[in-house]
Amino acid sequence: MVEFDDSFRQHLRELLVWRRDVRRFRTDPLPAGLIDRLIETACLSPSVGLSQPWRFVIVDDVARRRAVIDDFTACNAEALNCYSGERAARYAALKLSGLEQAPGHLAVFADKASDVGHGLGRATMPETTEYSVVAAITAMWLAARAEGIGIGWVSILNPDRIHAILDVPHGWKFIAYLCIGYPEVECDQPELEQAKWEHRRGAEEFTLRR
Ligand SMILES: Cc1cc2c(cc1C)N(C[C@H](O)[C@H](O)[C@H](O)COP(=O)(O)O)c1[nH]c(=O)[nH]c(=O)c1N2
Repeated sequence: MVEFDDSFRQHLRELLVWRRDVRRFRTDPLPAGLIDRLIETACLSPSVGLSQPWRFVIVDDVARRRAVIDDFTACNAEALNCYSGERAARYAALKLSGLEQAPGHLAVFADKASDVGHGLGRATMPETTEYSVVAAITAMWLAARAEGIGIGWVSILNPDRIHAILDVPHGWKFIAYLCIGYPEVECDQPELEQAKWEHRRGAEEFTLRR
């Protein structure tokens, strides 16, 4: 039996407040075994039918990393074209990945072909496979922050291209590409808020009672 006291709860809240999406990394190497530890933690996450559909690809190969960075550059240029005027100028000024500097690159997939869990919970909502993988990424994000390490989620990528670059099995769906490393700075405010792209809203705006 484990009990969590007020001090733990306060620390947990601080962890949530100080977790950030990080795009500015120091280039210092990661502590030995960090990514394996984060993956182990992620595997404790809830998953539909206990299917554990998460699949992780640690990307160390320089040529594959370069291909991912090139894909980001192309996708980001396309994204910029969707904006005009003042919004385009603001978008162009944002830093939206730390792919070049981050010492760790981790791609995360959902195995849509796996029968583990025997379909429980997925018949009417097959997308719960992807939801389970996102739950695992969140756990990893927090566990990393607890070790002073930042994670940045990059989605400005072409999923088919990432699939080909990493040469993963057919039934795997691309969910996330994560940059991992020591953050240049620590902050309790999202960078997109600091850049005045968007502001964080409070819980009352998202809650209905029926
Ligand atoms: C599914 C998904 C996908 C992305 C993100 C997040 C999530 C959940 N975020 C990070 C996002 O911008 C960030 O979480 C919010 O701005 C809030 O900031 P904090 O995470 O609180 O620092 C993100 N950020 C970025 O710079 N480039 C990106 O491609 C993405 N993609």
